[in-house]
Amino acid sequence: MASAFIRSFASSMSLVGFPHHPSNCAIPLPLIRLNPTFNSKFPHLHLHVRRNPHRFLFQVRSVVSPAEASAGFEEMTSGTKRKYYMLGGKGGVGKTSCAASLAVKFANSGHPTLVVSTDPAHSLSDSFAQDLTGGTLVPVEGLESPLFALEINPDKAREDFRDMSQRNGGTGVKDFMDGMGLGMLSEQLGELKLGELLDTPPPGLDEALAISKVIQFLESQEYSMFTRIVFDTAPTGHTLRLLSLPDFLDASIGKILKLRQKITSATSALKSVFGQEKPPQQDAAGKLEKLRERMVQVRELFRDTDSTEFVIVTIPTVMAINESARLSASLKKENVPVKRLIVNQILPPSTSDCKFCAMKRKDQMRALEVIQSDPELAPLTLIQAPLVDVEIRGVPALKFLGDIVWK
Ligand SMILES: Nc1ncnc2c1ncn2[C@@H]1O[C@H](COP(=O)(O)OP(=O)(O)OP(=O)(O)O)[C@@H](O)[C@H]1O
Repeated sequence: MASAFIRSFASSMSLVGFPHHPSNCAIPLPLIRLNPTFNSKFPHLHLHVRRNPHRFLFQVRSVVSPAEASAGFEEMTSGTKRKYYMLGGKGGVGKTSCAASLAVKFANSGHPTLVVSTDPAHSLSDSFAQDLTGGTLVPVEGLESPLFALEINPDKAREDFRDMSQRNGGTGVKDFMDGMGLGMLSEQLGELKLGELLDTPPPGLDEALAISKVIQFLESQEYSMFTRIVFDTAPTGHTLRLLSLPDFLDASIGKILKLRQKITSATSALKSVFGQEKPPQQDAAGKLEKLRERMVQVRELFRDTDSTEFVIVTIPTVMAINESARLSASLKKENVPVKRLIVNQILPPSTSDCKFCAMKRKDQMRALEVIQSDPELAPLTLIQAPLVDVEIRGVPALKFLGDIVWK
């Protein structure tokens, strides 16, 4: 291999008229290229040329990223304490495929696993080639170990929400919020005309639904068996709203509690002046406080390095990588643990004369170099997932992808 490489490299350079003494010559750099035969023989190598005042410096570099690493699946699968993995990134990069393949791999390694989609445009059903809609736990078929899926249906929830709030006013809203696990909030805020405020579903409702499910995970018996929970999250913008919602609700509830306290003390002052009995406000405030604690619990879950990890999925284009860097920065700001970055759909080295493939791969390798020099992304464990030539659909295909990605 080494001698074949040297022979081919030398002949390649002579073919483009490489000067005998490069230091005496002023060839414009773009004219110094390796010929296509070299590229097709050694697609994983490319030439870097630099010029200083005295000489040209040639450096042949492997285009396989030097930071390529294994995913560290052994660490991900160790222990039976429940762990949450959230996979997120730009639309269409392969979040669902990576999340579903991770869930299959966890289940096959003995973890009762739940995969949840919080993406309003679900594709878990497509990915598993099975109907998983309906908003309840559905067992995934084709595995020997327990794997369940849950697609939260925000469209239906949004419709129900609108219907109920239009038909029944505050009561409908209460029922709806009850269904979301946020019943106490509506109950306590009823007097503050929450129903009217929520007549139009607020932005972030999908995220609220997802969060309420997380709350259920923490409390309900139904979910206690799962030791691995994988989230297929919505594209970047939604994810950030999802993460900031507990903080938002925490702050809002805090404010409301203070407001209520003020109202209570003002009312009791009036009542004591007029000699009437003090109303039983204490219980209501207690319930609201409990909800606030629950939200704090959720917020802590998202930030718990021991139990939670956000895995960024991207593709090898500069645009997607830049967006991933911004996502990573936002997650860091929110103190959400991020350790791994999957670069999906990497073209394998071309073994044919396909010029398009060679150019495309070169482009992808340049994008990988952007990761190496990005201060946000460079410290992450880089997992490279190849573009495979079969559609990733159904459990066998997901197992196939999982065995490549999660090593
Ligand atoms: N490594 C891969 N090799 C080949 N095809 C892939 C690979 N990863 C994903 N795909 C295909 O790309 C398409 C999009 O993948 P997927 O649905 O997982 O992306 P997504 O990020 O979840 O998309 P969305 O943002 O729309 O939910 C699917 O058809 C999937 O089969």
